[in-house]
Amino acid sequence: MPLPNDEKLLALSQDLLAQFHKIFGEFPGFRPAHAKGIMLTGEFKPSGTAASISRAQHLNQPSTPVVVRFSNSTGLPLIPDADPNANPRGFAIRFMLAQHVHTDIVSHSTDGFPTRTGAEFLEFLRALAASDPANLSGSPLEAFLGAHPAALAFVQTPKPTPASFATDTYFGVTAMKFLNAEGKEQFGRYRIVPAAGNQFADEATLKEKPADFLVDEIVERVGAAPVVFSVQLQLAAPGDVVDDATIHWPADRPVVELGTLTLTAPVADTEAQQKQIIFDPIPRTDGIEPSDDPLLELRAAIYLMSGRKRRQA
Ligand code: HEM
Repeated sequence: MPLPNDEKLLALSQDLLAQFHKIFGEFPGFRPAHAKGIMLTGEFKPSGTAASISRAQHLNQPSTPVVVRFSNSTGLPLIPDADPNANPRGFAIRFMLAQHVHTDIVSHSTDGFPTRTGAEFLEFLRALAASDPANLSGSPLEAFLGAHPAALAFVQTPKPTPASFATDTYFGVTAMKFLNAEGKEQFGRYRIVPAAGNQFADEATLKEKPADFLVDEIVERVGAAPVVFSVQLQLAAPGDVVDDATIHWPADRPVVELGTLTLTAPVADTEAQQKQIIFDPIPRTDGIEPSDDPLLELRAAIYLMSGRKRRQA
């Protein structure tokens, strides 16, 4: 994937990366966000309806190998899994289409995002860094949240700690455009739903949990039996806003099943592979196109810049 030439976008990307470092500190070799993670492998099998939605290769061939990364929020590589700031969890999925050819889904466990644009997100992070979360009264964060209802709604959305990475639902957040073999276009948002159902840990249990309980649990779980998710798509209706991650579509929009993700093994050299892999929020495969959501180009640039630096560390 190429870096864009847009100077303003590159400067904003640098500013956002610098702001993450300012908040969390800099840990060379680790991601500035979603620093702590674990990788697994498996396969994806499309449902019977997937081909009617998109002509994308992995939605039409019988099965596709995948490599995935579960992660905690924050840029802290050692954040305890029970820390509330480790929510939302991340789930990045790479569909291996051929040698060096792939397409990704990047999702997290909260349905939504605090800001529509990257510039607003930078403002949000700066307000966060300049405020004491225990005493918001009169703080820059209070002012930001007062002026940005979507950010306030995101902050107030409950973000429970899952009992397992395998028992949380993950959301693609950004709408994508899906094109089928007849050229029919429709917009949708991913939902990755656990076959085990949503299960969360209660406060009392969390106090007892070791720092890596989620990372250790998923390795143990996948060693005993496959970890299964349903990959679904919430479809937009004509007129729904498809370029704004802060806007939710009405709950009655249809959700279709795209296929089943079955994870079967941990990646052997997970530390080295996590350092190497750079997920891409832009699909870059025929049959799935990015929407005009302004976060997409920016995130693709940031993840690439950050990933290249990580590989060199
Ligand atoms: C302006 C908006 C955003 C900014 C600035 C941002 C920033 C970042 C950065 C710097 C990284 C580390 C990338 C790397 O070093 O490889 C990252 C990773 C990640 N972000 Fe975002 N992000 C944004 C929006 C989102 C949204 C909307 C989602 C939810 C779908 C999301 C989910 C994730 C996940 C899951 C990862 C970890 C991916 C992996 O495992 O490699 N981010 N983000």
